[in-house]
Amino acid sequence: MKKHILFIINPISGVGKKNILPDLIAKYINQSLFEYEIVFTQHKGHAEELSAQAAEKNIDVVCVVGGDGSVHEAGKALIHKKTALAILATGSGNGVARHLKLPLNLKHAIKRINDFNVKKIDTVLLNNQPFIGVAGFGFDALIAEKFDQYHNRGLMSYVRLVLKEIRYFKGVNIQINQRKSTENILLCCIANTSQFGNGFTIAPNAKVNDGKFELIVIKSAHIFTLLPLFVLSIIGKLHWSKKVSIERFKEVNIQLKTLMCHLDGEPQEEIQENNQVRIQPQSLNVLV
Ligand SMILES: Nc1ncnc2c1ncn2[C@@H]1O[C@H](COP(=O)(O)OP(=O)(O)OP(=O)(O)O)[C@@H](O)[C@H]1O
Repeated sequence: MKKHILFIINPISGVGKKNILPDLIAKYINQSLFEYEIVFTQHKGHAEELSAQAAEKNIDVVCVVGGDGSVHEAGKALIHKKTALAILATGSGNGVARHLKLPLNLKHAIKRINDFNVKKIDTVLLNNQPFIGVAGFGFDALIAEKFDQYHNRGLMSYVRLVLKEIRYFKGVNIQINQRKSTENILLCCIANTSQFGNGFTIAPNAKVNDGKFELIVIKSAHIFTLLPLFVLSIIGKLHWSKKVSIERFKEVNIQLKTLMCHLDGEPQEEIQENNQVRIQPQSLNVLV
């Protein structure tokens, strides 16, 4: 029997045109193995609704065509479900797809789906909100919020926003597991996967199926610390910096003074001061 795929295309993700995708899918998906449907999202949150319905119907694969925000929406609806998540990376950052070493070339990415190689990965719960890749409470949360309202997408939009906002960023205060509080933090990230996207590696040793997440704290928000950190991030050696601490946890408590948070690059509205973070081992089926 053929396996059933629902392709969910986010038309506003990244910078490329998405109307070529139905033809590309028809050309490269193995139609003797798969039958499929294609839906374009109409609004924020739509990918989550469609994925939840697909999981209810026991559809074999939801293939999200978008960036980390789309992966977040579709992925969280598939946690602890049989339906597997596939990704065609058309977003601005594509951190999860890059971590999983999925092809960024769409032809090759569609052909990879034909292999039907399913792997179980961990996901993370922040209070009762799940995420797949990286979450954060610092400068990254501010950028996620600004990017969400920005008129353009793509890497250059991220660069413009970072250069503009870093000048005014004051740092945030946090407390981890009731230890003494740490002030003037640039980033406090929880990483299940290794990068924000575009090769910006925040957790060089993060593994997506080891039953743990990494907690990364970068201690200074001063503008002059940014360039060396940027270089170390690009070469995947952020842990070499004395400003960076990385610890691995199954569960951690984080107290926040600043109420800013993103999950997989999606800014959150309901943020708590007291945050319990917990790994959900092997909770999501993903095509790799
Ligand atoms: N039809 C739509 N109209 C407006 N927003 C949409 C629509 N479909 C999805 N969205 C929203 O688009 C946002 C951005 O999507 P996504 O994250 O996939 O792309 P991106 O931001 O370009 O990539 P990345 O997250 O990798 O940087 C998400 O918040 C998603 O909810």
